[in-house]
Amino acid sequence: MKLVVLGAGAWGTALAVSAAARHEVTLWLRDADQARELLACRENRRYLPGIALPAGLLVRDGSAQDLPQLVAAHHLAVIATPMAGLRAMLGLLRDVPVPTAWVCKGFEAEAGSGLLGHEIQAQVAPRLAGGALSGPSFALEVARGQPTALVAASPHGSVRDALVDTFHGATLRVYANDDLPGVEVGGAVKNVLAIATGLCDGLGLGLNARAALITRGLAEMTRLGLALGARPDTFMGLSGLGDLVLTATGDLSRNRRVGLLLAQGRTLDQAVQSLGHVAEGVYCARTVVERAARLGVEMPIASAVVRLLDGELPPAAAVAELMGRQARSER
Ligand SMILES: NC(=O)C1=CN([C@@H]2O[C@H](COP(=O)(O)OP(=O)(O)OC[C@H]3O[C@@H](n4cnc5c(N)ncnc54)[C@H](O)[C@@H]3O)[C@@H](O)[C@H]2O)C=CC1
Ligand SMILES: O=C(CO)COP(=O)(O)O
Repeated sequence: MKLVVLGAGAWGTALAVSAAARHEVTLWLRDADQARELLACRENRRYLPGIALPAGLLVRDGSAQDLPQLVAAHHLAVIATPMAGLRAMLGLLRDVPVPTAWVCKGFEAEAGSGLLGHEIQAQVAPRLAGGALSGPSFALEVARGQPTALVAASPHGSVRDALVDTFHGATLRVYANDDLPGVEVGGAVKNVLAIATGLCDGLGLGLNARAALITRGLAEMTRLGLALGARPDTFMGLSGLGDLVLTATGDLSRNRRVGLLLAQGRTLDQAVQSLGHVAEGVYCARTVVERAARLGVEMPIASAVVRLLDGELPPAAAVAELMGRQARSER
């Protein structure tokens, strides 16, 4: 298989490193200086320090306009930009007959569209065979070859098969799923909930509180997913419960770290700056809540996160508000 990964942040680099053990892999990035540094050091010191790039991994930079030609020479393309870059990438690839998957997790916050990846694709690249690679996966662990399970989600068998053929191996299991909306909702909402559990742990509210947040957060995620046409069982799988548990409890999560830093009294700007990486939950929390409101779906935890991020609701008041909600049935 010939794979091209578009974007050399932590996750794009880790996926390229992982696949390069068995396939011909090109890692494309937009910044020529960063490409030169990667080639000189055979390491992505800015985004994934400590991981050597395999000798066979090709690194290319270049203009976005050249991407269709580059991608057309491969069997699979993986878009590994943040959500903010997905629309432009899909637009560039709209006529390329190569299965394409994105790995970003969120709802599009820019221009207030509030769309998931597959909805953006329907607008700008409807003929492209597209899908998402998701699931509980910290880039560093995948790059180190630590055991990980992912989900290849697409309505197109060609995309699911290409993802499984490329990434499934001794340390990565890749499960196929045709519920793309469900997989995307899980990946987006868990980021918002991880900010909440980071805050909860940072404030020392206890393990009971964290378990309650994760479980009631899962209920919010599932309600929103069902309203968007997802299947309920998807939320019990890797891209739902699996990624929520990982991100809400694992200290490698950037979203969880935002919550921990806010609990220490840092401002949102300080927290985001100190990460040096994207924390998608910060950008899409409001979008999640607005989309849910339009669908008549209640998301009290996500809504509290939005007001916390806006500085409108102090953490103690958020806890009081969530605990003070009227008693109700668990369903
Ligand atoms: N790091 C991780 O463990 C995982 C990340 N993800 C998701 O993958 C996406 C990317 O995450 P990371 O690689 O960790 O981010 P990162 O912050 O490490 O790197 C982002 C990369 O994207 C590039 N970039 C930013 N805006 C761009 C644009 N508009 N067009 C093209 N390139 C652009 C940056 O130059 C940088 O190379 C996010 O949506 C994240 O939620 C998913 C699973 C695991
Ligand atoms: O999506 C991830 C793990 O599956 C990474 O989470 P963070 O973006 O919070 O680091």
